[in-house]
Amino acid sequence: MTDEFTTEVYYDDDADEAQLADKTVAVLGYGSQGHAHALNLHDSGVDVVVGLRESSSSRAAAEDEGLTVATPSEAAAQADIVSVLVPDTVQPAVFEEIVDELDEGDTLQFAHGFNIQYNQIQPPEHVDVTMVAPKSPGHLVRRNYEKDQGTPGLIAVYQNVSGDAKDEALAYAKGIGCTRAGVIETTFQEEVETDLFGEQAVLCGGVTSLVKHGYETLVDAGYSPEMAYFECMNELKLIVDLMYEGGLGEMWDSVSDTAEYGGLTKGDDIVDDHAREKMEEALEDVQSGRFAQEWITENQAGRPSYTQLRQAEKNHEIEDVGEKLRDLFAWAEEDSESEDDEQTRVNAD
Ligand SMILES: NC(=O)C1=CN([C@@H]2O[C@H](COP(=O)(O)OP(=O)(O)OC[C@H]3O[C@@H](n4cnc5c(N)ncnc54)[C@H](OP(=O)(O)O)[C@@H]3O)[C@@H](O)[C@H]2O)C=CC1
Ligand SMILES: CC[C@](O)(C(C)=O)C(=O)O
Ligand SMILES: [Mg+2]
Ligand SMILES: [Mg+2]
Repeated sequence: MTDEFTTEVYYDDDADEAQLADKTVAVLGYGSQGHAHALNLHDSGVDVVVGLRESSSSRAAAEDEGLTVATPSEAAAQADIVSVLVPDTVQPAVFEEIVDELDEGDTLQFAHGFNIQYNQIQPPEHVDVTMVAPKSPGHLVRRNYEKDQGTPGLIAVYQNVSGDAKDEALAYAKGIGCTRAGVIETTFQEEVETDLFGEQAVLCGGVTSLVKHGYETLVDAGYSPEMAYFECMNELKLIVDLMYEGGLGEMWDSVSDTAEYGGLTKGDDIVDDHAREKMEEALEDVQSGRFAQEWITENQAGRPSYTQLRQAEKNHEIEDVGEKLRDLFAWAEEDSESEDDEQTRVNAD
């Protein structure tokens, strides 16, 4: 543990795997997070059972990896820790299937606090409720673990009936490889609000909109789609890699002075106070629960807007251009995920 941060950071030495000895972990779901948690825990020597519905397309993939698969309620019945890694919108229904299997002293665990924070799941009072949330897509949690590397993560404790909830969460974080990189303790509320804001405003929503607007601006001005793709999409990874490795400073140091001056003068002019106000609105929608209610209602209605938006994104010209270019150029093969990862993603979709 280090005291150089405003918050404590936990590493491998701060976590005791003995907390998981003689315990069985039920991992419900075998998608992005589920396959990574199940396989990493299994490879760390933890007893794992994967919970999937009978008709699940993920069953074969889990069984092929040597994992035991049962239905969610059978898995929960065998388990001391039930890790709920099905999609957020599905979790309340799956929770109803397994709640009667939660015994005194068991742990109900999440990788994101949506359903606790927005009261879609009311856990029984006799169980611990924790979160172990890798700050990464699940496929990288698995890939990093296989390379003996770690993925940063969060832990949080919502209910601590046993008195050991935090230690157990740390041991679980070690089992999936997060304490190799560092783990921070947070609350369910803070995790949910920062995670939803980050994915909407910056990581998923903000970046894709920036890329599309940049691409469209160049193509509409008469430049070739291929040039626009390389400039606004492909090179983004290389720029982000530099920021990831050494912060904004390493990126600015690496690009030309011309790029640095142009970027520093134009960046804040384009992503300006208007964008900042919109970010604040998005954060307020998350904090007030308005976004959560909108997403729950959208699901209850059969996802009409989501389906339409997904289709429009798939149909964007940049996707066609990118697919063709990635087939033509060698870099895509080097950077592509393993076949296993691809297979799991297909199963998750
Ligand atoms: N994606 C990520 O990287 C991250 C996700 N999280 C959180 O992790 C949790 C899991 O998300 P994610 O990994 O994206 O989920 P996925 O969408 O990848 O989960 C798919 C899995 O859930 C199963 N599933 C779907 N519906 C049901 C159902 N009705 N009953 C039983 N199983 C079902 C699927 O099996 P089937 O074949 O039966 O459909 C599949 O195995 C969420 O709380 C999310 O917010 C946190 C950090 C990052
Ligand atoms: C950035 C998206 C994410 O929050 C994640 C991978 O951490 C998610 O919900 O998938
Ligand atoms: Mg996230
Ligand atoms: Mg998220």
